[in-house]
This record gives sequence, structure tokens and C-alpha cells, in this order.
Amino acid sequence: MQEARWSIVIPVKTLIRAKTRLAGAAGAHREDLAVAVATDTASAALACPLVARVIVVTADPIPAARLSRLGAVVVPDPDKGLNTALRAGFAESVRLAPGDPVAALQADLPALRPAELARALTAAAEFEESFVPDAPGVGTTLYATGPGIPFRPRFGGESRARHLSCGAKELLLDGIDSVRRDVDTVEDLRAAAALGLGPHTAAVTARFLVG
Ligand SMILES: Nc1nc2c(ncn2[C@@H]2O[C@H](COP(=O)(O)OP(=O)(O)OP(=O)(O)O)[C@@H](O)[C@H]2O)c(=O)[nH]1
Ligand SMILES: C=C(OP(=O)(O)O)C(=O)O
Repeated sequence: MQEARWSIVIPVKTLIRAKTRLAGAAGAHREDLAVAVATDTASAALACPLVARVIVVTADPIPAARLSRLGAVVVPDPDKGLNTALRAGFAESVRLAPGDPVAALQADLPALRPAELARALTAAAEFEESFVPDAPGVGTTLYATGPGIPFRPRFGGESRARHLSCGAKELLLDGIDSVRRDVDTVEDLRAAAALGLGPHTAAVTARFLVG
């Protein structure tokens, strides 16, 4: 078996601003949904055999407490946007384990399977800088760099094109649907449910989504 040595950085937005595209469907459950999705994502990452540590970057005490109880290291968010948050997590990963590869992973992957994350990380280990596009092929769900390689995340909106144009290797693999399935809309949530939601997301989703 391969050694567990990846640092995974997971950014978690302040709840009051999180999952706004799901506000219509989730209503009063929106913040619980954001916490549940991040909990399932971090749980799956922590259960991945190649992952040595999960570093969560957040300014919000609720996900901070929940995810630190799971075993994640929590780093304060400088509150200057997503890529700055990821760089703060990267700095912590270098402090903790300077020789380990690092991957930024979106927090909204509620169907994530540890074995599929391991497949993506095994492929990423072959390149200095790489990424996994989201299911629609517009954004990015995972961005990875090898030890000592500059960490230049360009998340936000149409980030697949930005990661491609800066020279990162696009990892197009079979069998990583759960790594690519981020959830922003109710259609995304249904697509994730078809793959199999983690238990926290399934419980919250059952409160507002029927069928
Ligand atoms: N720590 C941190 N995480 C962020 C920030 N902005 C976005 N994220 C995270 O980045 C990922 C993608 O976020 P978005 O799609 O922009 O936001 P969202 O809350 O998932 O959804 P919307 O509100 O509908 O845009 C999620 O994992 C968020 O938690 C930020 O400023 N700080
Ligand atoms: C932040 C991103 O995506 P989304 O807003 O779709 O979560 C991204 O893919 O870079």
C-alpha cells in the first residue's frame, strides 16, 4: 500500500454567505446543509488511505468546531477570498510537513468516496501541478502540487480554463465521479444523490428535498 502523505486543504466559507445558490431549495436548512456537505467531504478525505492530514481553512466557528472534532487541523481564514484562504492552508501544510504533496479540495463534494480520491491523488503524484475539473467541465474540484512546487490555485467560476492555461495537468480519469461532483444547485444535489450522498448531507437533504 502507498504511504499516506498528502496534505489536503479544504476551504469552508462563512456560513452566512455559504451555499447561496441553494437558498431557494434549502430555505432554513441552508447553513445546516453547508456544514453537512463540508463534514461529509472532510470525513471522506480523512478516510482516504493516501491522506496524512486535512487542513480546513475557515473563519466560521461552527464548521471549525465540527471539522476539528473529526480530526482536521483548522486554520483561520484571512477573509480575502477563496484563493487567499487556500494559500493560508498551504502555508500550514508546509509548516506541518514540508516534504509532502498538497491538494486543495472543494468542500462541496458530498458524495466523495475515499477510494476515488485516492485514485485522483495517485494520478496527481505523477505531475508537479495538476487539477481535476468539475463534472460540467467548467470549474475545478481538486488542485494539486508536488513538494517544493509553487502553489498557485486559481479557483472561482470558470477555473478549469485558468488552471489549464497556467500549465497545470488536467487529470481526466475514469472512476472519479465523486471527486468531480460538486454541489452548487439543486440539480447538482440530485446528481450527487444519484452517486450516493454522505450521511450528514443525506440527513439534511431529506428535510427539504423529496424524491
Ligand atoms: N475559507 C473560504 N472558503 C471559501 C471562500 N469562498 C468560497 N469558499 C469555499 O470554496 C468552495 C466553492 O465555493 P463557492 O461555490 O464560491 O461558494 P458556495 O458557498 O459553495 O456556493 P454559492 O454561495 O452558491 O456560491 C466551497 O468549498 C466554499 O466553502 C472563502 O472566502 N473562504
Ligand atoms: C469555485 C469554483 O466553483 P464553484 O463556484 O462552482 O463551486 C471553481 O470551480 O473554481
